[in-house]
Amino acid sequence: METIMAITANSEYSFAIEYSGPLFSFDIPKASPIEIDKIPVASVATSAPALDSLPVVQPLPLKKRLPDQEQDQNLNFNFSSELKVTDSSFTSDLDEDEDLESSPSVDDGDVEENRTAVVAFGEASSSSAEDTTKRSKKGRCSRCLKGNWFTEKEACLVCDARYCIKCVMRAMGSMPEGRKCIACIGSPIEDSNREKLGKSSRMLKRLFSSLEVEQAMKAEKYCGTNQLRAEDVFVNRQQLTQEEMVLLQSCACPLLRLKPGYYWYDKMSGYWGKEGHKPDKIITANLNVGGNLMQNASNGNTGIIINNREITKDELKMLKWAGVPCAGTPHFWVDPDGSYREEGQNDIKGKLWIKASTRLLCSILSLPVPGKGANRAGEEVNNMLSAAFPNFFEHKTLQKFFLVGSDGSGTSTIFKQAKFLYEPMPFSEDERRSIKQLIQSSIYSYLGILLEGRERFEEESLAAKRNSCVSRKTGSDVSEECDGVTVYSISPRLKAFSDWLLKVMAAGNLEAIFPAATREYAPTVEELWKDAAVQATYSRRRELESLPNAASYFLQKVVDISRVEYEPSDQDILYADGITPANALTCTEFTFPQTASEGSGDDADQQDTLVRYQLIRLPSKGLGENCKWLDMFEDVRIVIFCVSLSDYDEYYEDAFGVPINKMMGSKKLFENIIANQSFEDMEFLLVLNKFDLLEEKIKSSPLTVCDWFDDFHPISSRNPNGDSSEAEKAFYYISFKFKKLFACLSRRKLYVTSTKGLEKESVDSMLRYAREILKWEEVRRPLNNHFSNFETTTTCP
Ligand SMILES: Nc1nc2c(ncn2[C@@H]2O[C@H](COP(=O)(O)OP(=O)(O)OP(=O)(O)O)[C@@H](O)[C@H]2O)c(=O)[nH]1
Ligand SMILES: [Mg+2]
Repeated sequence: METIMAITANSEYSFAIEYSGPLFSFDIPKASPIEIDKIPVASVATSAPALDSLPVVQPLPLKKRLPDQEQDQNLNFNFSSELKVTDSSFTSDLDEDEDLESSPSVDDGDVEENRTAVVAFGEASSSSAEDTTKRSKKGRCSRCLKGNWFTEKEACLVCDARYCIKCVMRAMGSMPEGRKCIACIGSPIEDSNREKLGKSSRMLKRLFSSLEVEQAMKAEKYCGTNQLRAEDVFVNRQQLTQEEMVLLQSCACPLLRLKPGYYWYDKMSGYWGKEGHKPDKIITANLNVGGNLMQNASNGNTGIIINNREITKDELKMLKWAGVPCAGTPHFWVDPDGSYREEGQNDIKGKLWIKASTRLLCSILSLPVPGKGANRAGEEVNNMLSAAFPNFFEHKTLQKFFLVGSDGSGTSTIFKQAKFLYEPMPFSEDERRSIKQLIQSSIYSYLGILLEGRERFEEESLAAKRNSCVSRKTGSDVSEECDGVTVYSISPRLKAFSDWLLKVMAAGNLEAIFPAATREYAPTVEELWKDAAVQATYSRRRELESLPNAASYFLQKVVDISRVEYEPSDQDILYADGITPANALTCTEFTFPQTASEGSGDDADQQDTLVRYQLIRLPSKGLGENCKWLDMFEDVRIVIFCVSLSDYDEYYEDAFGVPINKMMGSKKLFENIIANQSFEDMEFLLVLNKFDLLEEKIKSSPLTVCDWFDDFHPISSRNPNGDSSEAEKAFYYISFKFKKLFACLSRRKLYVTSTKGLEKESVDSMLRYAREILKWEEVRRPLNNHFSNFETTTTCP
């Protein structure tokens, strides 16, 4: 009898079977025993490679539509498998490729060189950029090294490596930052490529659907890494900070297409130029950026000083043309609108750009003149009445929303929905990997909470049972009811597992054991979840304070989730807890994609796709009156305050163990935020979330359970459409309560909407509503100022 060991190539397991058939006519190869001591080992590394220097390979969710290659299963490769694929595709392509055969420069020697080059590409990601650029100079594809000058190629915006249509997807992956080799993701782009950002090529349009191209181009244009870095720009000899950079690019008259370099900026007039050169722009004045203006900033040699800078000859010509007396090297102060005074004097002598001929001369001499709407100091803004959306699109390219709410109100769900809705790559490959681990290990925490609850409920009901048994026991008779089994009891096998799991959790070892053991225990977890005792416990989940809503969603699919090849779906990510940390700031930046109706809309709609929005989720802890760090955020226009509609009959315990109604907790947070001066000038949008849960809950639990809502007595009407009318009435009533509170505390208008955080469309409408509010307020604000004298004051009830 022979024992044969069979090892399948793709299996994670080896297995042995006993062979009992006829004898073999040939020798069966035998495995020689290995002497472990003789196995050569690598010497100990002196230092570990820096993690961030390792190549990060991105997923490729985009449909692969290479013209003449099969669907490739290895797209989510690691680098070693990429190497294999590359090498084999290289050899197989080699026979077929006509370009290569017809290319006179390629001979056998080249082939060998090419093979080495391809291997080197896979191995050394950091040096690949330089190497591939050199190679692509010959006109060939930097990856397969085929083709010639005339082969259509896509270039990496960082290293300029060029890829043919067959290689571009392998080389650039899912393009989370646009057209960059995988090795270049995270690196800043070549400055000369800035103009190309977001402009798609014919090749991409052939490879991807229009939506995919649009997403990749948006990522390319707006992702942080591709933006100009603040530290590469110096203004008046001072390196810019990120805030200064944003200020320059989002001010009323912003600097577009700024490049790295040294600049000077005259804060008083708004004049801007390259160091050593005459002014070439007029931007918003009085921005707090850069150092002090130097007298020789523009390398002028005329002796005439404007705002402490010696002006150039061209500027002198312009001054003379404008009729400014320049004899005796005078010093002037010039304001943003061109009004000039002699240094130290108050009386304005005239305006520089008032004559059309002066403006004409400026254009001949390539000197800037103030643009329309820029630096309107002194200009009348009274025509606001006739302006539809006056400055919103022209000047505000980045709009910020604060998102805040008490624990469990749904802010992270809304935040994740925004990422799914508007970000081309909401979560990177790395993030998805950690989300997978998070979900796999969370299942055991959920189960732990349930099992603890089960034990408690079992003890309680046993105690109750014992009491009733003792009182009813007659003689030695023990009735069946007194047998120590309750609806919360589980089998001894499951009990053993439960005890072990609770012990591991109590010792804080859960992290160490899971998720490595998830697969092994998944069937037991499933069995436990389906067990009647655990289901009975789950039906009392409101008594298990820390059991998240998502528990049943994940426990139902524990076996599926525990598989090695499990990939969290978008819905899994949406339900998963802990992806956005509760105690830290998180931020996402996006543009609103045009809806079908907007596509045919007016100019304002068209321009709105250019406006970017930042959704900043604030931790609710410590947002009280004295929260100083909020001052860091300038220009936030609106607070989206999230309240869970299902909170009205739920409680949490405060630091002293006193139960607090969660709705009252939200009310308190709302009051604190209104009291904080940092929010004084912001619009407020109250989002009453979890409307779906309210619809369910209100059928069995009256709103009046919450003290604040004790006067909710809607007139009951028979609604033919069924159950939602009570929930709607409750929604209007709660809105009214918050509006009244807000008006009383701030004398302002509160916008309110309801949402279902788990539904994408609902969150999309809510965020678009927030955008509309900003537009309305932009129009209303000047009117409000204008009519402020006529406002009457109201007193709080
Ligand atoms: N049914 C329903 N569940 C929701 C809705 N919005 C959020 N949830 C769930 O409510 C729970 C809490 O939501 P989160 O988004 O985590 O709340 P949070 O504001 O981030 O609160 P913390 O995580 O405690 O900081 C999660 O399990 C969500 O899946 C909704 O509109 N309907
Ligand atoms: Mg959360």
